Amino acid sequence: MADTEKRVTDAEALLLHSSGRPGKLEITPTKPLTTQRDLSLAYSPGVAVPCLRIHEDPALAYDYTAKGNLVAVISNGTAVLGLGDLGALASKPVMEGKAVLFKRFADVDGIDLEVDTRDVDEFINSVRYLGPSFGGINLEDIKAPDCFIIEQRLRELMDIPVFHDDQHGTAIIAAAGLINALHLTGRTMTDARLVVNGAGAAAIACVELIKSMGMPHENVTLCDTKGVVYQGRTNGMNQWKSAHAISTDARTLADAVKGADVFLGLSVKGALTAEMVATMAAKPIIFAMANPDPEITPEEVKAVRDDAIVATGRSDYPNQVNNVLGFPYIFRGALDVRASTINEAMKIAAANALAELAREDVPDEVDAAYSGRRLRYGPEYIIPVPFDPRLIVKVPAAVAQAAMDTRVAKRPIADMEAYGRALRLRLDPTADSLQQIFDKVKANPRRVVFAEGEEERTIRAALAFRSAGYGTPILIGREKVVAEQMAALGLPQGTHLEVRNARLYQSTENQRYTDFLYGRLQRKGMLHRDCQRLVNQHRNVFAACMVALGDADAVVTGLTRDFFTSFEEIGHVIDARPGAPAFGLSVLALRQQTVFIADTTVHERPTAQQLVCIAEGAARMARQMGHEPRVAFLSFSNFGQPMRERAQHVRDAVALMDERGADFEYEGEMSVDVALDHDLMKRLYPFSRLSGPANVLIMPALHTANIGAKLLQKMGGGTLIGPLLINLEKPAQIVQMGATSNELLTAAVMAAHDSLYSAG
Ligand SMILES: NC(=O)C1=CN([C@@H]2O[C@H](COP(=O)(O)OP(=O)(O)OC[C@H]3O[C@@H](n4cnc5c(N)ncnc54)[C@H](OP(=O)(O)O)[C@@H]3O)[C@@H](O)[C@H]2O)C=CC1
Ligand SMILES: CC(=O)C(=O)O
Ligand SMILES: [Mg+2]
Repeated sequence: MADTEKRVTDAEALLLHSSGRPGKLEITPTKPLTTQRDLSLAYSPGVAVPCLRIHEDPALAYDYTAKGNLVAVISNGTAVLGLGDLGALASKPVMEGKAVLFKRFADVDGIDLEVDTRDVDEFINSVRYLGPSFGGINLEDIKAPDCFIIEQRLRELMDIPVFHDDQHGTAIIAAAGLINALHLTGRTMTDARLVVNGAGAAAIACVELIKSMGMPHENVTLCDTKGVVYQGRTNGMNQWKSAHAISTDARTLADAVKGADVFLGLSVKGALTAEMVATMAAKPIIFAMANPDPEITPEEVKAVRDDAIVATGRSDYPNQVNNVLGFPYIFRGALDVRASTINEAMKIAAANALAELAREDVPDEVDAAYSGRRLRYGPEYIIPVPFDPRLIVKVPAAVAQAAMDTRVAKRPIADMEAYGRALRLRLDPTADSLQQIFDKVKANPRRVVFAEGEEERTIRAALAFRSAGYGTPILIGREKVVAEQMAALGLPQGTHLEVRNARLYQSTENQRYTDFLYGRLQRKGMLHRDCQRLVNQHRNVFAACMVALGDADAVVTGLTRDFFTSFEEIGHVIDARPGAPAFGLSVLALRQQTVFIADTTVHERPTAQQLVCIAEGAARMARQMGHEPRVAFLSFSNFGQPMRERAQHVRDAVALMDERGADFEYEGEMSVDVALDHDLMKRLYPFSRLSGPANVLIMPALHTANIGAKLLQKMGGGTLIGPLLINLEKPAQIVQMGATSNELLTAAVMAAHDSLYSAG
């Protein structure tokens, strides 16, 4: 293929690897090393203490060193992808890559070690003594049959998990994809006929795992460079191939694939031809997994068969069957329970977890990472994509559970729910901020109205709300349209959601809501029929009436209208709390801390009185989310310096706060650098009443709040939650227009959570 035809050019790949610091990883310390004291603790003399403790009890190495989260990616470069024996040094880009994937996807610290020998015993001896350094060993790109001997011996010699990724990682992912491809084509493990091209590390392991999952021996034909591996063949054989030899007249790959249901390619580029594909059974399943170029491209398959399910090992085609979906999560689970080994039960648990995940609804954020391609279980989506954030929870938990069930876990996990939360937190800093709220709602499920019930995202958020146990979702919309949307989503038959149609003019609800609204608006220029029109035609009004009159606990909306339109419609029905303005609170979850910023939606230039109420509401919310508030009233000036008219309302707010008193720390006016840097604050303004850096930032005006929150998110790489609508008498949340179904779900849970506090 010429460079220009490739989806990624050679020049681009080289530029990536050479730009900045060459290569793909570096090592960063986890403890401060800035002062003499730091050095005394981390290095001599302090370091002697953990050394002596570990000498007494080796298990303490997991507590005092990085061992428990550190995996070595080790290769001799004898089977680098499908490129063959490139040697140890040339394998380093792949091994660095695997180390980076460990970190990126499962927060496992990986380090690559390239061992420059092709001798099996020398290789084994180089690795066997490294056990103390690592929590696990991931062998990579070592050719068959050497890899079988190496792995077997190292497993016997070492007391930590030793896992040959090309064998078992690949087998797990291929099995997961196969489970779903068989399901989609109406086949089973026992009736499908499989041809595997390649009889090396990956192929043998795939066949072994698939057979252990129920596929009969005689249904599997193995091929290598010499053709079919048949009983009695002597040329190019070894004991691992012999174990899978079958009695057959087929001698070539072309013979073998005739009428076959499934083809697994674990060999080299171009090994399968379009002519061979044409002879396969109806709805053939073709996993062309050779890297970097598959045995056959999806385009070549489609040219001869439009009924095929095709997967490759590459990131730039649908259905990526690649061990990147496995090794990070498998080691995560194994390390977390200090498993002594990675056994068959753990592998099968991982394969099933992956297969099940592919059948679940995919969050919009995942679609977005794939250029908005709608990923939905079917021939083009049989396996989760690598950027699916649910993998970090589902797969390690399944692996850890299987390790415990099969008694290879040296440190079993007592609370699997807490483990799930900890897993999520590894990659998502918002998980912690929201967890308390999510847990509270789960314990007190609510009825939440989703006002834009005909939207696909709303339906998915509502289903997720229900299945996570947060309560009962109610959709506002026409039943027929909702049913059509649900059918288009491909939901299992019988899936049902409660739907209310605001247009049913004669219903008693509409009458009740209209009377209620008329009672509120008659002295604001509204006639009874105007109120009736509002109830019948404006879903936000209808939904808010349901909440106001106790037919639901909370309402969520905003997907299809701008904030102010939705806010106005809800405002016809629900007031702000007496004496407290409604305002927007943006919660920015950064890796190290969470910051609350207000008012990011309602008041363009709040008065001093309003700033005080905003501070009180923001502090209350911060506390509900598990953060002790330290409120800073922000300005461009610090405590009157420079003295400018535009800072006056902020100064007045602090003075008002002093008069009123508060049950939380507050201070101001101050600039944002002082607010966030406690050392600077103490140095310049030792009288400041804040005991740490501010975590609730009360902004002087709407534009600074809005710009500040978004700037911080973009530059700081955090996750923005909200803006949340605070201080309404009845719970309502308005998402940003075009929000994802996950954001809508979060807003619904926040609204449900508000209702727990406004209920009394
Ligand atoms: N998608 C994924 O996640 C993964 C993909 N792979 C891919 O699988 C392939 C094999 O890797 P691995 O098992 O580690 O390597 P090995 O060196 O262990 O095995 C290679 C096998 O391929 C066979 N082979 C080579 N050329 C042909 C051919 N033209 N026709 C039939 N068989 C052939 C060899 O046959 P013989 O025994 O006769 O020499 C050998 O059995 C590579 O392309 C690799 O990139 C591997 C791991 C993961
Ligand atoms: C993906 C991988 O490990 C390989 O192709 O070797
Ligand atoms: Mg590999």
